[in-house]
Amino acid sequence: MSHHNIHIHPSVDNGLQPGSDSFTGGKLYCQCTDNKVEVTVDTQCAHNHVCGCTKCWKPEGALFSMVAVVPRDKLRVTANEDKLNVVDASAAIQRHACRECGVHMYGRIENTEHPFHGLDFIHVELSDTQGWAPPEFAAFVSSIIESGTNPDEMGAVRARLRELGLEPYDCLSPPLMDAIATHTAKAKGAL
Ligand SMILES: N[C@@H](CCC(=O)N[C@@H](CSCO)C(=O)NCC(=O)O)C(=O)O
Ligand SMILES: [Zn+2]
Ligand SMILES: [Zn+2]
Repeated sequence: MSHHNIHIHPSVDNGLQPGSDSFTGGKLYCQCTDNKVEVTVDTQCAHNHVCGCTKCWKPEGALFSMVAVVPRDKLRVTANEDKLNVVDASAAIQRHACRECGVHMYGRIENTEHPFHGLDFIHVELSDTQGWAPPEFAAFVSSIIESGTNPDEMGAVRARLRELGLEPYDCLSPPLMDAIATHTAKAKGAL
């Protein structure tokens, strides 16, 4: 398979757009034609990445989701909140999805012991404004096999990710894995 037939995600397939240093947020909308769920985010996002896991929402035809975090106090549901439903209440990240179109509007960590407690997960492609920080790496790459990607294609997928400047990892990036391990070590008293 040629690299260019690989649809990583529509927001990265034509190359990454740089973010704006003066960007201060925007609104996210679900894909319903009417009565869209609207989420207002009052800050730039951090740690944007493409994610191959089966739990993150992916647009039609994409192998990866694109997901970033913002502090939970910078995010509010500003319209049609009644359409939201938690997809899997037992997951660490509680993904609030539109019941009608299925789009995940934000993912929230309620467990106060979790290393990423205080951060909400968002898909900035749902915004109509430019300037969001672009993805920095590819996470959970091997997990795309769990959604049906042929394992024989993984070499080509990883090559395409590298070509786009998105270093592939099979979990999160080293700085994020270090942050998680540091949190765990402190909780155990090892640090
Ligand atoms: N192989 C599994 C991996 C699922 C997974 O662990 N996903 C990560 C990354 S999501 C955004 O980066 C995670 O932290 N999940 C916690 C959660 O989903 O609650 C699979 O593909 O399903
Ligand atoms: Zn919707
Ligand atoms: Zn994921």
